[in-house]
Amino acid sequence: MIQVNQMVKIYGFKKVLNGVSFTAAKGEITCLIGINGAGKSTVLKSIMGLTPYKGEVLIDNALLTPVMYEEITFIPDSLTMPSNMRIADCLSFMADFYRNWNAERAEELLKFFELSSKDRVSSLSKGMAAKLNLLLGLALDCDYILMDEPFSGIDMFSREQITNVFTSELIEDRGVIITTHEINDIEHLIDKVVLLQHGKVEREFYCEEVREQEGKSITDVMREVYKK
Ligand SMILES: Nc1ncnc2c1ncn2[C@@H]1O[C@H](COP(=O)(O)OP(=O)(O)OP(=O)(O)O)[C@@H](O)[C@H]1O
Repeated sequence: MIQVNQMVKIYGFKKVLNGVSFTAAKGEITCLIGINGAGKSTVLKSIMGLTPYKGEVLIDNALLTPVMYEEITFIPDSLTMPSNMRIADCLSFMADFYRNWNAERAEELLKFFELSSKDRVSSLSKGMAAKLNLLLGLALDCDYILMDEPFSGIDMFSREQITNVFTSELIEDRGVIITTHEINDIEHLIDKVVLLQHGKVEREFYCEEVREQEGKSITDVMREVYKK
């Protein structure tokens, strides 16, 4: 389980996160939700140690240390591979760089996303680049996956294809924290929602419980919280 305890992040004079606490369990998809600027990406970057913060993050009950980053992969909202590389080069680069690179899974994902290893990064459409980005993260053997806006700017069919990843064995029993504004696409897949507002967790709930006990969808709860 990932436990975020009292995370505080200040950019300049702006307190973006003001004591954010939540948990994300293995085998579950936890969705971080909030309006633009609520601090969703900041939470993911902080967990990954990409930006300094106050508070603590525990992984399976142990305080997160740099060596534990082999247990977590971060899939950012855009591809960071150099544009002159071919997809095959990207895969070799990952294989050289990461001990937990799973070449077999990478090949499966190439087929799953119908990508060609000969294509250059510069020639990929936005959707293809998003799929390659997911491939590079999902092909790492680790227990937790953090995904920042995997559906941003992606067409309906590619979104469906990406959504299918969540129900496939490619996720297996890993724990996923995802940020997205495309709630409708993945509402049926999400186990838990962590709703951020004013730098804090406004609500943390299991979707099924809220559906059964209150008869509400995620968007119903969002409208209630944001009074929209
Ligand atoms: N590097 C930075 N320097 C200064 N301020 C930043 C920086 N990164 C983010 N912020 C600010 O922190 C706040 C939270 O940003 P963040 O990107 O985490 O929000 P978000 O919820 O992911 O937003 P979106 O839904 O638009 O992607 C915003 O007000 C943003 O302007």
